[in-house]
Amino acid sequence: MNILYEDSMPYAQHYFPKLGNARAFSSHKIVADDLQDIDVLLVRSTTKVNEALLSKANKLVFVGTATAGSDHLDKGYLDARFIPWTSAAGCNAIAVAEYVLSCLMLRYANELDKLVNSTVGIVGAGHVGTALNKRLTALGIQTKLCDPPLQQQGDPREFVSLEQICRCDVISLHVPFVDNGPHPTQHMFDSERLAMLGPEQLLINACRGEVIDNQALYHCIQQGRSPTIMMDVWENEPNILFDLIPLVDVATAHIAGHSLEGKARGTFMLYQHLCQHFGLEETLTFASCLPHATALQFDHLHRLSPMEQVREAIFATYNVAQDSMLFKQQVNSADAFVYSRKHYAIRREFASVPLITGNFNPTEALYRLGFRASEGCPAK
Ligand SMILES: NC(=O)c1ccc[n+]([C@@H]2O[C@H](COP(=O)([O-])OP(=O)(O)OC[C@H]3O[C@@H](n4cnc5c(N)ncnc54)[C@H](O)[C@@H]3O)[C@@H](O)[C@H]2O)c1
Ligand SMILES: O=C(O)[C@H](O)[C@H](O)COP(=O)(O)O
Repeated sequence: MNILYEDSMPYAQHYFPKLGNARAFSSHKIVADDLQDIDVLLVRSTTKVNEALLSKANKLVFVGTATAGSDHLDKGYLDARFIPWTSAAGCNAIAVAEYVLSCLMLRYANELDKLVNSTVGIVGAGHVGTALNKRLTALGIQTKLCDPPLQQQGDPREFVSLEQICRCDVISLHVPFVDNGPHPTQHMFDSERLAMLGPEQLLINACRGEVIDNQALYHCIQQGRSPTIMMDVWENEPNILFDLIPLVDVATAHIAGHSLEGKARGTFMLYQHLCQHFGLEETLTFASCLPHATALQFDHLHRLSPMEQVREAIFATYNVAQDSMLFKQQVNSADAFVYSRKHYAIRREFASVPLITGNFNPTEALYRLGFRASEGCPAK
């Protein structure tokens, strides 16, 4: 079996050679000829899998993407050619939830009481929305969910309308890119909806850039009536509206899901899908490839309030302000956008970071966010 996989997939060389003749490609270099005699194509979101790319794919029997979003796959075309495809649903939900938590800590760093008394509206209650909701609830923060497709399917959770979400203190977007059908998300936040928001609110987009009309957002900010904006994703990446970057409060390069675990989980999930699809034995595990993370010294924080402890643990593990500062300094072209994604620093999820707490019993909330006590420390 000939397997072609995108080179930005961590640990691919650990998993795929076990299943066949595996070779890496670069998303900016791949052409239709590369697909000749390939049985399996494995990508991330930067490779557009469409008729043009697959025009010479004479043997292709499986396509996988190691990402949650799958809008870069032309599913209509794949289905028409009877080529099965899969995504890595939920692989990076924790990473994105942790990104949003870091955004919240940044916005409310000196107003933690205000954060605890605020309401976060989550649009899209799938893997990411659910992971975020769970963590906010663990911190005692009120949430509201909006997900008409799930509501129609009979999901028993309580849902509200998008209009109600627009009245929340924080609005966090976690929908796929959908440009047709009964629940489109393209320009869900257009000039009209943006005008419903006020400067006291915070709008976070870590799903797909096209969910916010970026031109409309630019004009809204120019007119001085915009909420605080934190953007991980942009319309038309990597050729984004660069003039928007200095105007938003947090700007990052579509890296919300780029924890080491999130990316590695995506690779591993494709390995599992391939084993199942081709009836092969799964001999490798997920944990087998991940390195240990550096422990976090936490015992000196015993004077802090519970929410201050949470803020410090989050910032010490992942501080979105650093990513935003680098992005704002370095990204002024499509090439720079691509470069900054490709060379993103290693970021670990909370659950990988042991806390060294000594004799001090830190707030329970940290463990509910996924942190764990280092060996020898009192565990919760
Ligand atoms: N920035 C990143 O690095 C990053 C990482 C992971 C995912 N994403 C993006 O976030 C999206 C969500 O990820 P996920 O893993 O939670 O996907 P998911 O499929 O598990 O959840 C998406 C949810 O959105 C809901 N939805 C669809 N249309 C809607 C609408 N019009 N209004 C409200 N809800 C709607 C769906 O019913 C579903 O429950 C992905 O599709 C991907 O595009 C971005
Ligand atoms: O949909 C997803 O899973 C994310 O957007 C993912 O993080 C994209 O990452 P990429 O494949 O572009 O590195």
